[in-house]
Amino acid sequence: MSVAAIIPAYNEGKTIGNVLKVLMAMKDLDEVIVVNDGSGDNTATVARNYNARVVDLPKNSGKSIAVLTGVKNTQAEIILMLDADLVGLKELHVRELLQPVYSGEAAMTIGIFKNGRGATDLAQRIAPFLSGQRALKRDVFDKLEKYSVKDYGLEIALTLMAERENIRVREVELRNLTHVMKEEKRGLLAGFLSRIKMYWDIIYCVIKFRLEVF
Ligand SMILES: O=c1ccn([C@@H]2O[C@H](COP(=O)(O)OP(=O)(O)O)[C@@H](O)[C@H]2O)c(=O)[nH]1
Ligand SMILES: O=C(O)[C@@H](COP(=O)(O)O)O[C@H]1O[C@H](CO)[C@@H](O)[C@H](O)[C@H]1O
Repeated sequence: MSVAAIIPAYNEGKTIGNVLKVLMAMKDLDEVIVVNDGSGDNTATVARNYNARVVDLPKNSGKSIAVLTGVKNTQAEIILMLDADLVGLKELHVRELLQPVYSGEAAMTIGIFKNGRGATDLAQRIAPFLSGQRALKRDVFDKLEKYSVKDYGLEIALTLMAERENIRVREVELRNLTHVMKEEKRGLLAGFLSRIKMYWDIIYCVIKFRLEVF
């Protein structure tokens, strides 16, 4: 089965190289697509220097649109979603995410940080369903079309849809992996505001699923 890695990226010039270095060396991946979500930094240049395929969004459109744009730009049968700010990514993590989907054991895997850093391990232990590291059969995204998803609502929507539609999900531990937290990346205030916005996107999505208003 063909696999495309999709990396949504908004101002990730400092970290995306470490993710692409691993992905571009992997034979298991047919395509590596970076969706540059209106970044104002050198994200796109770094990605092109690694020979990744870059899809440029003209303005910042939010994580959901970035990932869904990546999906529209490939015919691959399996989609690997990875964030551009991962620290410590190894080929093994990618294989661990893909294997249950390859084997048919699951239609979606969700990667959970373990022994990465205290704060990010804890966040993912409390809310594993938010993780952005996933592998999915393409038809999971086809099913998502009838649900409206926005910004940081993508992962919770995928998780709630999987419950609703009996899609098989498997969580996998990603050892020694972490990411750069919003406050570290954007500064305390802007990071915190972005976190509040993220929680709002998630709560809004949960309410829509509960009320069955899509
Ligand atoms: O408007 C946005 C916000 C985020 N992202 C990307 O989505 C991923 C996860 O976002 P972020 O790091 O803000 O979330 P966190 O991991 O801190 O929850 C990262 O690769 C971001 O660059 C994006 O493409 N567009
Ligand atoms: O793990 C989490 O609690 C959040 C927030 O991460 P940080 O607080 O910035 O480390 O990050 C995840 O959730 C987002 C919404 O589902 C995803 O878009 C991110 O990819 C994921 O890292």
